[in-house]
Formats: sequence, structure tokens, C-alpha cells
Amino acid sequence: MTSDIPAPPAADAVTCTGLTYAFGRTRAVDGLDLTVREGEVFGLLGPNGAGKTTALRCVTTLLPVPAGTVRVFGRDAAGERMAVRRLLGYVPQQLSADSGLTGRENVALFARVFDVRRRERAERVTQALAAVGLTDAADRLAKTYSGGMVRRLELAQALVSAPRLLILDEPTIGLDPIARTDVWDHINAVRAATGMSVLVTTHYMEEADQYCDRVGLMHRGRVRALGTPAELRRGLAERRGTDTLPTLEDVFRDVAGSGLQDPSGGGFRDVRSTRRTAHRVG
Ligand SMILES: Nc1ncnc2c1ncn2[C@@H]1O[C@H](COP(=O)(O)OP(=O)(O)OP(=O)(O)O)[C@@H](O)[C@H]1O
Repeated sequence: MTSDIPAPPAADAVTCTGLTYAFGRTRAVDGLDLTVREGEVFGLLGPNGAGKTTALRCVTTLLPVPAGTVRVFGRDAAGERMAVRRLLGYVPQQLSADSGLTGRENVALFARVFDVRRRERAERVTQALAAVGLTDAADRLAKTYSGGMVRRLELAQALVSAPRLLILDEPTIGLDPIARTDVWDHINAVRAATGMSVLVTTHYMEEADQYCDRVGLMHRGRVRALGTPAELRRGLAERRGTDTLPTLEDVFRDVAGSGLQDPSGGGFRDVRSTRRTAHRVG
């Protein structure tokens, strides 16, 4: 017998509605509306201080949701924190690998923390290391790794729990172009194999253009423009009445206007982030 009752719509990977988060009098996130569709790579772009990291932390449940709602595959980040945590892997900006442990030991630690079943752990750790191209270096101390290898190790740590959603905060900042491409190639290989959704922040506009299905341009706590990179670039060309396709960086400047020169807002590649990363991988 067939049923006429339609299947319930599949939940989006992330839905933020009116998300607001303040540090004292600073509204880091100010009424953020955002949807990450299942299976897509969504890039949250913006200058330093736009509120990207704070928004990501609310989605990961590391920060509470004081106002608005955040859902991950339909689960409420405020009311179902553990259920949300089980669905995602998170690579923060700060160093999350221990330089005194081997690559394998680092990933095994995350497997324990994320409750990967004991009998599956060894194999899952091996698979996660293979997925990021670290099989040969797995038993070396992480302090012997290059910056790109450390980033891939952190990726393996986040992947070991087989997340449906991978959240990356500036995954390639401070890396050379080859190491950056390498990180993205590994992310995309895992996506192709698993259908995992990805929410990423980056300052690199050309990287967002190349790797993100859709981007949200965030400025002062809110998404100010949203679409595929091509849509946003074509939209600006039409507004300017020109045939020359502008870059995503041009679109951002158009959206954010003079705010980008605001000393409290910083620039696209503010040295602060680069320094933070240099310290992280040093
Ligand atoms: N722990 C904190 N205490 C006080 N203010 C904070 C804290 N964390 C962030 N802020 C402020 O909140 C605002 C948003 O910061 P956030 O780190 O979310 O921005 P971002 O877009 O991720 O910037 P970046 O690109 O530099 O990482 C900034 O004004 C920042 O100074």
C-alpha cells in the first residue's frame, strides 16, 4: 500500500535564527540568521571581529545561546547539547593537538573524548589519519610536523567521530598555498565519501570562491549578503553595470563599505590572525 503522506523535510545541517551573543556591551553576534544545507560547504566570511568565531562557538554548544535559536540537523543547541555535539566535528582556530603526543595518540585521545566505541577506536583512528594523508607520519611526535601536517592532524581529530557536520575556524590561515590546497583536497575527499556538511570561516576570498558552495558575508554580527560566490559576483557586476566580473573581495567591500577601514573591525587579512596561527603551529 502506498501512502500519500509526504516524508518530513530533511533538516538543514545548521539553522540559526536571530542568534545574538554579547560580551559585556559588545554584541559579537547581532541577530544572525543563517542556514547551512545538508551536504554543502558554507563559508562564513568577514573581517576580524565580525563575529564569525562567536557564531561558530554557539553552533558547537561551546557557548550558550542567550537569544535566538540554533539547530543542528533539527536538534536544539540550547536544549539538546549532547545530541548536537555528537553530530559535529570542530577544528578551532587555536591549537588543538598536543605536540608531545604522536599523531595517532592525538587522534586516539579525541576518539575517547567523543565516545567512539572502544572496539572500533583503533580502526577509526587509522582511517581518520589515512583520510588526511598522515598514515606514514602517524607514529611521529606532532612537534615534528609541519604547519600543514598539524592542520591535517587537527582535521583527523575532528573526523574520528564521523561527524555529519564539520566546523572549521580558519582552517588554512598561515599555511602556504600548497598546504592550503592539500587541506581542502582532504576535506573534499571526505565529503565525497560521506556526504558530510561543512561550515567554515576564512579570510581568503579566493579560497571561498573556489571551495564554498555558498557564502555568507558577515559584518558587525550579522550576515549582510548571501549566495553562491558566482551569484554575488554577478550581482555586483549588474549593480555596477559592468561586464567585468568583480572578485568576491570586491563584493565584500561593497557590502561592508567603509566599515572595513574601521580600526576596531580590522581588514581581511589582519595580522592578528596570522600571528595567532604562527604561534599555534610554532
Ligand atoms: N572572550 C571575549 N571577551 C570579550 N570580547 C570578545 C571575546 N571574544 C570575542 N570578543 C569580541 O567579539 C567580537 C567578535 O569577535 P569574534 O572573535 O567572534 O570575531 P571573528 O569574526 O571571529 O574575528 P577573527 O576573524 O579575528 O577571528 C569582537 O569585537 C571581539 O573583540
